[in-house]
Amino acid sequence: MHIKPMAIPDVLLITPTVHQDERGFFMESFNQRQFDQALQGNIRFVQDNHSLSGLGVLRGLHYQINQPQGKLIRVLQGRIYDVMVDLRQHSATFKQWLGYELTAGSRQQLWIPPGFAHGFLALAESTETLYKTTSYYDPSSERCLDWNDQELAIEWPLAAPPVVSDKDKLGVPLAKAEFFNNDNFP
Ligand SMILES: Cc1cn([C@H]2C[C@H](O)[C@@H](COP(=O)(O)OP(=O)(O)O[C@H]3O[C@@H](C)C(=O)[C@@H](O)[C@H]3O)O2)c(=O)[nH]c1=O
Repeated sequence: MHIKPMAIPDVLLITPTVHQDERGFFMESFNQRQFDQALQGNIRFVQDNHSLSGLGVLRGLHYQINQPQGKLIRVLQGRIYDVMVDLRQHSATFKQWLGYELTAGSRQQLWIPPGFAHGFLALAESTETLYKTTSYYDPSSERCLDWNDQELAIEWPLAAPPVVSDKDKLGVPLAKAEFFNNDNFP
C-alpha cells in the first residue's frame, strides 16, 4: 500500500498493493495499522456507505456541521470525479477545492479528513462508490454547498448538465455556508 499526500496535504491518495494471479486478484482494501501509521492518529470508522450512480449523476457537496465525517472513498465499478472542499476555518487551505478521478480499475482510495464538504460526479454508467465514515449520518446537521458555486469554480468534467437531487439543487453558495460548530478536528 502506498500513501501520498495530495495538494491539500491532509487529503491522502492511497494506492493498494494488488496481488494478481490466475484466479483474479487479492488486495487489502483497508488495514487499520497502516492507516494509523500514515495518519499518526487514531481514526475509527463507524459506517460504510455504498451508492450506485448513472453516468452524469452528481452528488454533493455535503458536510455535517455537528458530527463532521472523515471519509475513505473508493470505486467498485465505473469512475468518479471526486471533489472535496476544505471548510476548516483554521486551515491553510481553507476554501480550497481538490478534484481527483477514482476508478474501479486503479483501485485507489482517497482519505478525506473531517472538515471537508464532499461530492462526486459519476463518469460512467452503473458507477458504484463505497466509502467508510468516521461518524454516523446526522441528517439534522447535514448541509449542502452549491456544486456549481461561482466562487469555488470547481472544474467538473461535465459532458452535459448533471443529474442532481432536489436536495442538492438547494445547495448554498460558499459565501452563505455555515461552518462547523466545533473546529477541533482530530
Ligand atoms: C448519506 C445517508 C443517506 N441516507 C438516506 C437518506 C435518503 O433517504 C437516502 C439518500 O440520501 P442522499 O440523497 O443524502 O444521498 P447522497 O446524495 O448519495 O449523499 C451522500 O453524498 C456523498 C457525496 C457524501 O459524501 C455522503 O456523505 C452523502 O452525503 O439515503 C441514509 O440512510 N444514511 C446516510 O448516511
